[in-house]
Amino acid sequence: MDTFSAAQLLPLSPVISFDKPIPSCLPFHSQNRCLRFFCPTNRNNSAIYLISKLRISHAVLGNSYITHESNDVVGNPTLREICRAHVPEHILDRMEEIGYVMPTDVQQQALPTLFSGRDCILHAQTGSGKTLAYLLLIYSVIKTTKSVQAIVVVPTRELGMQVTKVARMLAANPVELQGEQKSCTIMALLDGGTLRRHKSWLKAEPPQLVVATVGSLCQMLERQMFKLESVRVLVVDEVDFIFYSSKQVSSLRKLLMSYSSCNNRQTVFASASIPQHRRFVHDCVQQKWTKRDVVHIHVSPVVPMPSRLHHRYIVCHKKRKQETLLSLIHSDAPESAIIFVAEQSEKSKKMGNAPSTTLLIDFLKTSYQGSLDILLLEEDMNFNSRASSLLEVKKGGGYLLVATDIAARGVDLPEMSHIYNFDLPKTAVDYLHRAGRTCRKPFSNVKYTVSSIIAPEERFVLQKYENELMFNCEELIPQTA
Ligand SMILES: Nc1ncnc2c1ncn2[C@@H]1O[C@H](COP(=O)(O)OP(=O)(O)OP(=O)(O)O)[C@@H](O)[C@H]1O
Repeated sequence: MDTFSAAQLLPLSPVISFDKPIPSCLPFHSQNRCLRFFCPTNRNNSAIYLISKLRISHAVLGNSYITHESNDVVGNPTLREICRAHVPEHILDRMEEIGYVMPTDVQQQALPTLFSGRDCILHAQTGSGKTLAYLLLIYSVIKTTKSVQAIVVVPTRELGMQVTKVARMLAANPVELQGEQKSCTIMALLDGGTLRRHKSWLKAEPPQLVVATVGSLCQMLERQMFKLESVRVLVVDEVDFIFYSSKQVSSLRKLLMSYSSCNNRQTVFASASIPQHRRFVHDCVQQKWTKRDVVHIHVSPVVPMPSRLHHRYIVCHKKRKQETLLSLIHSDAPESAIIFVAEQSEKSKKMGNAPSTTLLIDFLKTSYQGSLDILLLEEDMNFNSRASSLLEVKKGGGYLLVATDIAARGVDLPEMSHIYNFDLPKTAVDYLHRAGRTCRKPFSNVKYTVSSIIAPEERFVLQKYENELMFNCEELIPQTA
């Protein structure tokens, strides 16, 4: 646990007074008028929490100048205050230890409605903290009785692993707890897992929360390995992806309408993009995916992407894309980056061509001179290789991840500084999610960069995305040798 003194934290502030009574709920110790603030892992967040609680405008922490741009935040309730009557104390303690102290906008707006029991559609920018919002709801309803009480449905194994990790981090408790406070069991039921193993697990120690991909979950339900009768909360993350662009829509419909009824559960849908959201809300009610009084919580509707993203494009001939990318990487010197490449078409596969990902990886391995590791993540890899790529990436330490759109949804890599669209995404929504793999520190002021490498004839496509998503893309002029 990190400890620092308020004297060290606040030399700039003329407003702070150590004589000011400190609210008893705060984790402070007052020693000889020097305030000690026991800070969990996320120092920046804790400092924000401190300055907001003490109603001052800025602080200095080490070399960082920390400020709250928005005066709205000053005096806002903390996450603990919002959750106190609903979420068990040991989860709230863990939440603060991890560094979740102040709510993000979506958490502040959604949590009271979620705790009221109403169905919700959480529609907020990428990286805005939707996962924590729905997990706090789940922990508010779960009892440690032996039955499945909450299900989170995700589109990919990768996102499932991530949600499971956050859920387990929140539930973990080093102290032996008794009765109601015993930490809950979370099962990941994801594509690529073995159903037989899950079957025995379900029998031996039924989990309270299951994080599942739609396919695997429906297989279990079809074989009657478990039922949804005790499920109180059903969350569908990246709901638009599952509904509109995947092969799993029929399984999802069954899950929402046949295997369980919206009247017996609280339903939460989450995504950063819900195209035609009015129509979607209407469908939710008409099709009985949710109850009639479902609430659409739409945060920053006029700014669909984080405003701290800087968008650029560079025009070059198709044959020069690899060299152009390389020179961009050398001049940007990213901490870490994802390079998005289009999936190989069936036609190209049949013709026996090498996929663009392989060609690009080979090129980077021979030509890139920097210190970043080069990694690959794509659908066609087996589940073990996918998991080990992601594990490498999560270790941090700097990498260039060459990926298809499988890495575009939900995956949370907070150290990511740059995104490169080596191939343009197919839709504006795909652009939004790719761009959203960076800029994932809710209270930071750092700017992040998204660069697209395009052929002259693709300029109008990018222009269309700019209009649809309301952002400006700056042209970079290639340097002539
Ligand atoms: N209250 C909070 N304080 C500090 N950090 C937070 C808070 N809530 C979430 N985060 C962090 O913000 C990042 C993004 O959160 P999360 O993955 O839930 O975003 P999301 O809204 O689901 O994004 P996407 O739509 O891209 O899936 C994560 O690294 C998470 O740990």
